[in-house]
Amino acid sequence: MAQVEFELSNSLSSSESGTSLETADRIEIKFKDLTYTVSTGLGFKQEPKDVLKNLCGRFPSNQLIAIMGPSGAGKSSLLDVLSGYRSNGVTGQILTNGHSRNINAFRRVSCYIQQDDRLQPLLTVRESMDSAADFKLGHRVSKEERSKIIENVMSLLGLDESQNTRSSQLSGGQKKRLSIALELINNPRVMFLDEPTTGLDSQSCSQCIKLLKMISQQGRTIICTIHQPSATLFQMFDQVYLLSGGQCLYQGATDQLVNYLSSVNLPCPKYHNPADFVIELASGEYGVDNINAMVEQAQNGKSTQWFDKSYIMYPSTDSINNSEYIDRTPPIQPAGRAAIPRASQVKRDSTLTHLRIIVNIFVALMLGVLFQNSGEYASSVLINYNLLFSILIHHVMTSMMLNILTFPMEMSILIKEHFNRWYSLKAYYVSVNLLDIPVAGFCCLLFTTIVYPLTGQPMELTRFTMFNCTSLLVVFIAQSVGYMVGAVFNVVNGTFVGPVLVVPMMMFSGFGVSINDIPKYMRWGSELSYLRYGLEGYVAAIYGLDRKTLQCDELYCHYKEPKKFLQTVSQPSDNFWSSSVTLVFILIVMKLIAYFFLSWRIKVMR
Ligand SMILES: Nc1ncnc2c1ncn2[C@@H]1O[C@H](COP(=O)(O)OP(=O)(O)OP(=O)(O)O)[C@@H](O)[C@H]1O
Repeated sequence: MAQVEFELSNSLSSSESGTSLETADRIEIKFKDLTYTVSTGLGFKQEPKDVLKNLCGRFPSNQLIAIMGPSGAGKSSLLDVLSGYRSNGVTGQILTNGHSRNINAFRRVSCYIQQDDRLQPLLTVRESMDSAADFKLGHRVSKEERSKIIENVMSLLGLDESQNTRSSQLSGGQKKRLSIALELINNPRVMFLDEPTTGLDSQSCSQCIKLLKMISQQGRTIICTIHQPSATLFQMFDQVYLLSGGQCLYQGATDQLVNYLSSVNLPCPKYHNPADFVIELASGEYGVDNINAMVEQAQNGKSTQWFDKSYIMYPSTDSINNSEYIDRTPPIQPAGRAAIPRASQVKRDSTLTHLRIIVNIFVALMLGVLFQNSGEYASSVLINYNLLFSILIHHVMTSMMLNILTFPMEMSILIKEHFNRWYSLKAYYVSVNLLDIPVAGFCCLLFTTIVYPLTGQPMELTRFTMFNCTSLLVVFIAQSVGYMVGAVFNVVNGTFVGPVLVVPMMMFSGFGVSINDIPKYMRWGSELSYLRYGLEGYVAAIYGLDRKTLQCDELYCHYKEPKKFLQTVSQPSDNFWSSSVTLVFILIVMKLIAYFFLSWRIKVMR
């Protein structure tokens, strides 16, 4: 800890001497009559609830501002609304430098660091910084400059020593500093932090607040929610915004708070931490009347009477051109860049990749032993048909469940990085899909290479390729179903919903009840079943292409002629291409639906 303190003070002095992190564009945030309404209750009994009630306020630049209040006062909601993270149910006006806020421009120059540190657990500090720099700075900044910025930020935040440590192995304080460092790379002018000190010990808390104070003095507006700071910590803030029940009880300089309390006849007792006292007041421990009196005195945030006088002396910020900050940050990064950190994650997450390979080898060997040579003889055609269906189910379940189980965990990082404009959703979606192709392709090929000869399927390259291509298409479709379910449901619900969605696909696959035997009014089901086309693809690969008469090792073999079997399963011999084209079509539709669900979920979660 002493080491970190030393590094931090070193960084502080380096920042005092002037680093590239200083910013000339200052942004003051002002809000008027801000109301945030949510729906509470279930079903038809939903009722609107005003979480923020006609709030006003002014957050000057160059200041470290604390939003304080008891639990449920609306601190996080105010931060969500001001950062633009939530916009549904919000009315009122938010101004930047005196002009109506342009949310897209504002998001380019601001960042939101949420309470939980959403870091890529398998990347080291340096790798996380590199990928954040790649996203945020793009190609407009040279490699040398980028490296200088990264080193600057890391030394400023005391992270040089731990640059080769994986994020998952960092301490709570280091994780918080890394979260801040990642966002500092593109030099945001406004930073919102939700409870940055939660979970930190007192020393890390004070380091974190010192750091925020230092970066605010470089020309930034730093707004954070904080629960119950110690007296020392409290004194480090320049300004306090006190909330209770969605209303403002005080807004002004930290060192004016005690005077303000005396002015409303609620003097802070001697030797009492003012931060503790105002929280007690805001919680209603001294009566609701006092809360109302404070709201009235503070004019629900309109009054600037208790602001630091030096701030009031500032030139009118209304004269600062709002468009000044619009064009300085690079545009959101295109597709491909989002692949960088994920590629490293996939490489690092070798356990999962190894597990996928092992499962495929294991299941292929099991099926190979169980259905040994079933593809060779006419007497075992139906057994072989069972094998083909089992292979189909193996590919569907393993691919789909993998995404259902892993995707919801990625959602929180995706939401943070997407909101802070690291990359577009399209870029993310394209990269996750592309990056899985090599691993999925390898697992599929490995599985086919083992199961195909062991079960005595015809050893012809064309049939083998057809078989493997069908498997690949089914795997990719199942993955998309996994993304769809993973985007909408959490792990527990998704684990139930995923397999349930496979059941109708199985019912209409033509296995058990052949397509011709399905009642006409239910045929639409078979048209939609990707398992049907997968099964048809397999059957066409093994028994199509005018396969010669099969060996019969018994007195009578009903399916000696492969054509007879194709008739039984209601399939023409040249069905491979139409099945494959339909599978490709279903794949494209599924990918689009999964993307639609993902973007819908991201909107809903905000
Ligand atoms: N989407 C929502 N639906 C229903 N109620 C909500 C929603 N968002 C916020 N609330 C309610 O609004 C109130 C304020 O919530 P908020 O999270 O902003 O409080 P807070 O001051 O940050 O509390 P804490 O310090 O405990 O995090 C709470 O009563 C909460 O239940």
